[in-house]
Amino acid sequence: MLIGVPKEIKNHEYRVGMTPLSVREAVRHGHKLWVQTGAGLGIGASDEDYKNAGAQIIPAADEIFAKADMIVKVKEPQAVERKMLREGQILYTYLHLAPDPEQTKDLVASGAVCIAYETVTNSRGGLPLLAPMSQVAGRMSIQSGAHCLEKAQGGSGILLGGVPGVAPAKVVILGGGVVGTNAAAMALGLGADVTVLEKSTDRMEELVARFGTQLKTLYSTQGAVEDECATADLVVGGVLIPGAAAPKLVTRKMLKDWKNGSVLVDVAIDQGGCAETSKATTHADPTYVVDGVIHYCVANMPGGVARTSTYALNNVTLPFGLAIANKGYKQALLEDHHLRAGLNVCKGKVTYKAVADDLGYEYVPAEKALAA
Ligand SMILES: NC(=O)C1=CN([C@@H]2O[C@H](COP(=O)(O)OP(=O)(O)OC[C@H]3O[C@@H](n4cnc5c(N)ncnc54)[C@H](O)[C@@H]3O)[C@@H](O)[C@H]2O)C=CC1
Ligand SMILES: CC(=O)C(=O)O
Ligand SMILES: [Mg+2]
Repeated sequence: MLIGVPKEIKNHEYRVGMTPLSVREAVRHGHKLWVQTGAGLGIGASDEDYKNAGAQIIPAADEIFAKADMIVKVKEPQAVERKMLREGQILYTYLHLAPDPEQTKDLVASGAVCIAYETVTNSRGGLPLLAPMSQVAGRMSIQSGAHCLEKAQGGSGILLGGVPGVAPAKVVILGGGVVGTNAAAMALGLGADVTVLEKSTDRMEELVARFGTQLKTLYSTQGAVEDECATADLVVGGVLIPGAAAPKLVTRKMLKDWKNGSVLVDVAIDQGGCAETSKATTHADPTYVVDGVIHYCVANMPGGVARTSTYALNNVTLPFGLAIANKGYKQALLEDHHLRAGLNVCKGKVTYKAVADDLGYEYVPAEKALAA
């Protein structure tokens, strides 16, 4: 199959859908690869590197979209990219459709077969194609949050770990999944006072088994969120209901009780954010202030550390990408229910229930859409 890898065009997005090594692997399986000029520059991979891996370098994205059987990307297609998608073309990338009605409408209208990394599952109940980026974003949330707490950034001027004789900062993490666990590891490593709020008791047991008594865990109720956030210096939003819009745990009213100069890093922003006051920002202009609380809501945090992130992402996306290319999307999706869970839109039908429910589309199960 002809696989196309366009250059990412989202603000400060330096990742790329396939590394030269992934391209080499796909070529070895007999596929033809078209990579856009300069697509890998953000990870230090030149056009020459892609040529040496067996790809053909194509100057313009429209040529790639016009011919490729499958488009491999990182971020959700932007409006100009959505216009170029074709009926029956496979789109393999992050989508985050539930909070994005415009994108969903365009993907439905395109007739493309849209497989979202973030809803592919595994046998342990995890989201293997989301996990590496959640590891990155969870880790970054603490370094970004620490930066925002600096006085010159508008923060309250508190150092996460404190110093001997001065108390550390209080970090509250909403959601103890992959983002939450990685944020906790970093915050504890820096010496902060860390509390994770979770709904899943199994998850809390795993967290305590891993971090011991250094980490506090609390069952997540509205009251607990209210009380803990009001005394926090840094709040990290890492909750997720797979494929659905993020639950709004932090209301606008609550912010009035938060400390002045405290920071909210809402990692869950790609699913709409877990605070009523969260709206997506970019690496170019990452923060804004509401009621004295600095909001950091960058929807593509891992793009800021594109080298680490692209390699981590390719480690998990390549095997599924090869399965789709080798078998064709129908057979690959019908044979593997974990990959099939990634199918969000198929030839005009919404095939992911949480997206259909959140945005008011008829839900058509993936098996049914694939049989049509
Ligand atoms: N902004 C960015 O650049 C990035 C954003 N993300 C996003 O971060 C979010 C979290 O992802 P993961 O950690 O991988 O998900 P995950 O599924 O590993 O963890 C989510 C956790 O939230 C918990 N949860 C659900 N409702 C809750 C509630 N009401 N209170 C407390 N906990 C609750 C779940 O039990 C689960 O343990 C997702 O929206 C993901 O898309 C991930 C990577 C990059
Ligand atoms: C998961 C996601 O939104 C990202 O890596 O940008
Ligand atoms: Mg979006």
